[in-house]
Parts: sequence; structure tokens; C-alpha cells
Amino acid sequence: MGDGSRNSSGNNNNNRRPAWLQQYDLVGKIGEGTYGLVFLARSKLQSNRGIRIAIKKFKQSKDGDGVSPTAIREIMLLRELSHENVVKLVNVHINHLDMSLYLAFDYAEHDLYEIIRHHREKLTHNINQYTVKSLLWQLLNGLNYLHNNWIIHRDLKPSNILVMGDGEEQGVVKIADFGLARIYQAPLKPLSDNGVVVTIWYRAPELLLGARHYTSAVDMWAVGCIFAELLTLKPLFQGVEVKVAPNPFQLDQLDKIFKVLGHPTPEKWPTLVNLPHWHTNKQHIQGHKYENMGLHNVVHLPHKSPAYDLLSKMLEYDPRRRISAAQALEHEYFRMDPLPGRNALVPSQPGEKVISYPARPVDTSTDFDGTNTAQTSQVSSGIAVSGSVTAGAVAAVRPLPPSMQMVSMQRMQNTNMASLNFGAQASMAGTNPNLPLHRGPQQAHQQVRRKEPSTGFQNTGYQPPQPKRRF
Ligand SMILES: Nc1ncnc2c1ncn2[C@@H]1O[C@H](COP(=O)(O)OP(=O)(O)OP(=O)(O)O)[C@@H](O)[C@H]1O
Repeated sequence: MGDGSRNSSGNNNNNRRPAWLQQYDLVGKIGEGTYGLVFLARSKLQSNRGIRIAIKKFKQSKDGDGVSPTAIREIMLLRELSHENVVKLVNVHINHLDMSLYLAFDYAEHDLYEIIRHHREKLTHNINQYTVKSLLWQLLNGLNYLHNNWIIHRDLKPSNILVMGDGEEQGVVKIADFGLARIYQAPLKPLSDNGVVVTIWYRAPELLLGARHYTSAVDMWAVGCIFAELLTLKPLFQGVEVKVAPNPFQLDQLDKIFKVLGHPTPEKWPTLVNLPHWHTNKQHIQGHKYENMGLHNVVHLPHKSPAYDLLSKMLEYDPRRRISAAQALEHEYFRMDPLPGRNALVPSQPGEKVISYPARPVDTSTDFDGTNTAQTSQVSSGIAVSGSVTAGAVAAVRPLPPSMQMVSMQRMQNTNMASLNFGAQASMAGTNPNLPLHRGPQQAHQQVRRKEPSTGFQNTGYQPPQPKRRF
């Protein structure tokens, strides 16, 4: 199926594909989120031949109400955005028959979820300071751009922070999934039965306490959680979600936060008393008084270090006092050695080994319509190697839950596919003039995989409860 030309019965599938989809060669599925599937494809267009594209397909909700006009308007606004640290939305396609939606983005080989996991499970040593700082700086830079454009991400988490692989943009951070929260509310319904769990670990306390009006400060809370995770390789607040939808109130998550940061008080956070769950869940929330165990003890940073100062300002309870992305970019932490750079993945010091992060696993056995193909290819570094393997071979890379056989979108027809196609614009945004340093040459050999010797990293016994299907 590497060329996307075969379906499960061995028939030619391309003819059934909508016209716009035929401008891509499907490589395979790379992920599944709350709202749909993500595929890797290559452009067949003369101008962009071979360029890799991530196509996010939003599955039809069970109620069958598809994409609303408001959602479409929101998406059209997203197409206007252009920033080096924000993933480029290159195409939008809507199937008017069932109002299902396809968004095509520039492809990024890595994401923070995988980078952190690689350090925790394979390398067993921390991410070097230069890389942490460069990733954080670029994340803030992209976020500052989004916030300046009145876009609140609302679902920032490591898997949404992409990092470019080999090429001119190697090591550049790209924020993905931005603005989708508003589209989802507009509405696109989460697929309640696909077994994918929405993570609450990065959710700001005001959202957990039921705030109806939230600000860009919710993203800064998430950045604080991600910063801590980059430092320790462990999620900072790992609450267990209670699945009663919709349920912003998550007691266990609040409990995890309060244990580290201490109990919030109206003195520290005056508008706390206005939040719905502060009162409705008084017994749980106000009944137990938590001591402040000290964030610095959890992230192992000296109390007076600039890194700790910045982190604690991101994890300020009161959203109005929480540091903004623009302020964070000016923080002393980014002015001291090692300075952040554009390529976050190059070695921080002369003689230091280049870390070869694994390429994204691709499930080449799933076709665009969600059907499972008999013939599969195993992909390495995004390049399809044809061969006949079983689905089990794919599962060996990452476990495949039983429900991976996708719902097919049989109703999609060529004639009914209206494509909001404004031309493939796979070109990258310009370089970022603000970034202090551009380190190191491109390292063509970086894809060589190797296991680095242990450097004394203490495995904390963290059991990744990750709910996500990654392909
Ligand atoms: N442009 C892209 N290039 C490469 N991989 C991508 C791209 N966009 C998303 N992905 C990857 O696809 C996978 C699924 O992404 P998706 O956004 O659907 O789900 P999620 O972020 O894991 O969860 P949710 O949708 O529930 O927030 C993730 O591993 C993500 O890193």
C-alpha cells in the first residue's frame, strides 16, 4: 500500500479517491487523536514532488452532524497563519456529502512526546540544557505569535509540539493542533467510542475548577508542565481522569497539583472564589489543606536558579499573574549560557554525541478510508520499503489496540468532494530573525540509530500510562 494504490481486496483504490487526494501518495497512518486519524503522505505535484505532508482526517461524529459553518470559518482563519514555530496548514478539504474534514499540514518527523520518551526509556539520561532551552524558546515564540493573533491553543501537550527532522529546518519546533479547540466547539464531536483518552495533565487549574472564560494563560500553564517534563522526563502532574463527559472538574488532577504547589488561596488567587467548582465541590477542594512540598524538589532545580524562577512563574495559580509568552521570551533564563538556538537537536558542546531520535513509526497497513490492507510496508525514516508483512510486524513497533480497524468512510464520492484547495503551499515560513543562535551544520548521518550508554540517570519508576495511539 506504500503507494496508496491498493485496498484490502487488492483492487486499485485510487479511482475511488477524491480528486484532491490523488495529488498525494499515501504512506500510512501515523497517529490517532480524539477527533480522527493522522496520515503521512507524499506530494505527487510537480512543484512539491516527494514532499511529506501530514493529513489529519476528522472522522464523522456518531451523530453525523459533521463540520459546522463556524468550524469552517475558523479553519479558514487558521490558513492565514504563518510563523516558523507554527505548523503550516497547507490544504483544507471538506467532503460535503458527510461534512467530514481533511487538513493537510507540513510534516514533522519528531514530537516532544517521542523525544522525552526516547530519553526516558532508551537513553536513560536527561535532555541536555541547550536542547531544553531551545525547544522551550521556540515553543514560546510560536505561542506568542498565536496569542498575538488571538488564538488560544487550549490543548498544548508534548505530542502537539512537533520538531523537524533532517533538512533545512532540522531541530525547529512547530506547534500543531492550534486553534482546533475552537473548531471542536464549533462543533466537531470527540469520538467517544474510539478509546482515545484526552489527557488532563497539562490542564490549567482555572479550567479544572470550571472557569467559563479562560485566557491565553491556560497555554502558559501547559508550557510550564511541558518545561518540567523536559527537565525530569516525567509528567509533572499525572492525574487520573474521571470520564464523565463533559467534565472539567477533575479532582485527582487538582490533588496532584495542590500536592506540589500547595493549596491555592483567595489571597494568592483572588478570583478563585468565583470559580464554580471552588464552591460546588467545597468538601473536596477546600476540605483538605495541602502543604507546599516545593516545586524545586520535584524538578530538582535550585530555588534561586533562573530556570526555576521562569518555571514557577508559568505555574502561577492566578492566571492574571501567570507569565505571558512575550514576557517569558524576555526572561533571564534565555539570556544566559547555553543560549537557545534554531536547531534544538544539535550537540550542545564540542565532542558531544549527536542524538539520533527515532523516525515516526508509520502503520502502512491502514488505508485512507480506515480499512486494513492485506499487503503492508514497513516504513523507516518516512521512506516506504515495500514488502509483505503481517499486521503483527507493525504492532511490534508500538502496540496496536484491537479497535485499530477503522470505521470506513464509504460515503465519500469524487463528485461530492468539494475541495477548499488553495494550492499546495508546502513551502516553509521564513527563518526566525529573533532566534539568538543558529548552531551547527546539518548532520546527514543523524538518522543512524544507536543506544547511548547510561549516564547514571535514575529511572524513577515512571510507568507511561499513555493513552494515545501513535499510529
Ligand atoms: N504535522 C504533523 N507532522 C507529523 N506528525 C504529526 C503532525 N500532526 C500531528 N502529528 C502526530 O500525529 C499523532 C496524532 O496527532 P493528533 O493531533 O491527532 O492526536 P493527539 O495530539 O495525540 O491527540 P488529540 O487529538 O486527542 O489532542 C501525534 O503523534 C502527533 O505528533
